[in-house]
Formats: sequence, structure tokens, C-alpha cells
Amino acid sequence: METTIALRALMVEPLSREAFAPFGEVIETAGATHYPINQGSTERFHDLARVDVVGGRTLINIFRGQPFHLPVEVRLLERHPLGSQAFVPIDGQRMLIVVAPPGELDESAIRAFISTPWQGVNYATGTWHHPLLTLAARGDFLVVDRGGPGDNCEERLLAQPRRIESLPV
Ligand SMILES: NC(=O)N[C@@H](O)C(=O)O
Ligand code: NI
Repeated sequence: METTIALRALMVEPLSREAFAPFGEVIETAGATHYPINQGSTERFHDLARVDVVGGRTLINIFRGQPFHLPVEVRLLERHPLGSQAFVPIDGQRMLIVVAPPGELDESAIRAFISTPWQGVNYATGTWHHPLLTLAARGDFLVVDRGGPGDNCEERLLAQPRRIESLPV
């Protein structure tokens, strides 16, 4: 009989600029520097995230994420050593965001966040993260990342996979 190993639970936190700071930036109007442009007809929310493209060029993409439903098992993380990667919802879908700080992967430092329909994220260069997890419904995301030579995606299977069973109320 196969024994199923109980995966260690991973608690989900609401996404905030402050909490996400070790991993990159939150792309949202709340709390952002902003000022009127175009003779006052437009408000510019300025310089929301740092885009890095080491030895390559900036790509603008759209990722169409198929929906995931709880519970979600986190079995791998990846990182992009040559550039940042930003995800901004186009149609108001929320993301389940699983990250760990750049550098050697420390599985004890893995954290999970849930975004609002108005929040995007920018993973700083080298930040460990799970590939796109769109919750509940298919979602399109504008993605800004790096194109060019070299291997810019390193995947790592977790020694201790985690399980996300619930979201913060
Ligand atoms: N592989 C790819 O382009 N996508 C991942 O990097 C991701 O973070 O979803
Ligand atoms: Ni990625």
C-alpha cells in the first residue's frame, strides 16, 4: 500500500509592498509615487518596479494561466539569474505567489502571498518563485522579462514539498 506523506502546510499572506520587499516589488497604484501628466488628463504612477535584463533585451509578453484550485502542492521553485520578471493581471485575476529570497535556496524561507485583482509583482533577478499560479479562473497577465542568450531559468525540486490549503480571510 502506498503511504502518502503529509506535506508541510504553507500559510498564505496578503500581498503587500513591505512584506514582498525581500523578493521584488508589488506593482500597484496604492502607495506609489504619482503625479499628473498630459495637461492633467492622466495620472502617472511612477517607477513601480526595477526591470533587469543582463546581457539581453526586455520582452513584453502575455501569459494565459490556466486556473489552479486549492489545495495547491508546491513541489518546485525556479529562478531567473539573468533578469527580473513582472506579472501584471490584465483581466483581474489573482495570483498565488510562492517565493524565497535570492541566493542559495533556503526552503525554510519560503513564503506565499495572494494578490488582489489590482496587484502585480516583479520578481527581482534571482528571486526563487513558483511558475504562474492563477487562482480559480483562467487569467491573462502582462509579463515583462528578459530575452537573450544564456540559460535564464533554473528549476529546483523542493526537498520538502509544501501544501497550500487555504487563503487568508
Ligand atoms: N517559464 C516561463 O517563462 N515562466 C516562468 O518563468 C514563470 O515564472 O511563470
Ligand atoms: Ni519565472
